[in-house]
Amino acid sequence: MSVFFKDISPGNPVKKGDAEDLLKKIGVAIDDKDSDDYNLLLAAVHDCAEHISNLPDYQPVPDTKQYPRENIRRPTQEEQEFGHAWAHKFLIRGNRDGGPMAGKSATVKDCIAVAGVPQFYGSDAFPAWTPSTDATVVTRLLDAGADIVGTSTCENFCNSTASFTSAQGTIDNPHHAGYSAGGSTSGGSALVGSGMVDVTVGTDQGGSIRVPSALCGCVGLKPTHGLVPYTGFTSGDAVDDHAGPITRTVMDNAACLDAIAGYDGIDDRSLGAGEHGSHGFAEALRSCPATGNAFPLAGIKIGVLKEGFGHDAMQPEVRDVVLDAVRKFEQLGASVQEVSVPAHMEGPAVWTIQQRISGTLTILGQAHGRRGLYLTEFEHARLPWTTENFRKLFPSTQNTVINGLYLMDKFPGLYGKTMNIGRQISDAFDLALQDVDLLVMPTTPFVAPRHGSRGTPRQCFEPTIGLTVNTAVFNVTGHPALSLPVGFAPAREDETVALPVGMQIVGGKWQEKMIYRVAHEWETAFNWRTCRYMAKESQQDDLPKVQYTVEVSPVVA
Ligand SMILES: NC(=O)c1ccccc1
Repeated sequence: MSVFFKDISPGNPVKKGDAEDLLKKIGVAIDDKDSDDYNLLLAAVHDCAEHISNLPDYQPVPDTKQYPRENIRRPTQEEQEFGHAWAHKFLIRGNRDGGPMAGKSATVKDCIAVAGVPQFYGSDAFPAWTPSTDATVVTRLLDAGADIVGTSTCENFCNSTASFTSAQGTIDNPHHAGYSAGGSTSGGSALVGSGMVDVTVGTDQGGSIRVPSALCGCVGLKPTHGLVPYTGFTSGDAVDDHAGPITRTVMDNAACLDAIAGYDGIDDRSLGAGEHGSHGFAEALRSCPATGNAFPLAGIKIGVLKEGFGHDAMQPEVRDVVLDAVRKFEQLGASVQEVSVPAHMEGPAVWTIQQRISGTLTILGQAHGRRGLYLTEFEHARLPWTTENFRKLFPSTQNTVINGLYLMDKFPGLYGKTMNIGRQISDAFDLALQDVDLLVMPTTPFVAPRHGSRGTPRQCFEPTIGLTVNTAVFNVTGHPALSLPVGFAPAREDETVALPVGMQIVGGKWQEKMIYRVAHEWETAFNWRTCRYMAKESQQDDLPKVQYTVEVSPVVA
């Protein structure tokens, strides 16, 4: 083997005209007289690729001695919950020396590698693949004393916020069968919301931790981008990827984040995440001097994001339950004002372009540009795509690829501009967060919808239209955002059905402690399960207003 063109291997398949054929795909051609040279160089790179293909892979070795996996199985129908919430059941006992997660039961979403446990990724387009490594968070949960009792079902390629898109089946809302559990961390949120398990680690590229948390009545945190290493997770896209805890209480959430946060020496997204074990999120809540005082949030400034209430899809009852929850912050001593960040409204379009292009590259196996662990076994399991496999993807996943190919074809270079506008939105929120400590808004504009139908591709999208208007923008900006259950509102389809409402609390980057503090005080002072929507004569809006925008700076030539 030589990376030079001196001794090409005997079986090398590169032949005359190959370089020309490749360039035809982008509509250009090389000079005829250079053809032989370029084909020789192509043959050399082929040998180089063969050489790498034949090397053994290099992945972290799981500690199956200290953490053996017992009784790995696909649950029977009797063992299932909420339809299909479990992907696999098993038991891995955590460290018995006591730790922040001692005595807690946990699942991880079925896109997180657990060595020896087959992973579906919500799909049946390829056989379940079995990781040979443990994700960093798996090792850390076990070290922290949690028992991992299974993998919980995720939506198809984690690509929908509905809970009927997984090839493993539909997941029911734990508060009412027939309604969505949200997605894509659907199974885990149903199991946690119902009390079956204490914690699930989820992932969020556009709302997939926060949406199901809101719909199932869980506390779900999408941390600052990079705080939790993504090592051993199937990636949606390195820009959008966030991992975080879904729990029933803020305290449990903080304890889980303590267990899983911090750089692991592998994922370059986490280079700024600080040392593992150094954060003290739960400790900060336990030792919070204000807890128990009459006005524990005195001095805290909360901004009510005007644009977060202004969508077409906004359900008035959800708005009212969230505004009632906001007024409760005032009872705790916080000051509350309305804040306008017009750039928020650009979030859905910016997210869509960014996610379609990068999501397509990832689905096609073209992930690149990051230092980290690549799940090569998964790549082998699903690639190359065939028509037969592709058609088995849920329509939202197929649509991502169709959209991405279109955008790359018709709008070359748009990705870069999208990233720049995304940074502009981030700057606008940073500016607003200089004056207020936190921003609040409904996590989702409406409560759990009824399950959609798997009829036509269009029908498959129906239940989730508008669901991520307040969540996806913070995947673009990377700000931490937590969904806190704050009460119940009636189902859109049936006013006798009461479903959970989530309030999204957004903080400055790396300001998880501030989010946790405010959420913890709210949760300690009020019982969200008794906060029900009540029809009012009128909701009057008496909050002081401030508007934040960031000027677009002219491009200097
Ligand atoms: N994984 C996600 O957060 C997601 C949400 C909505 C659509 C696609 C992906």
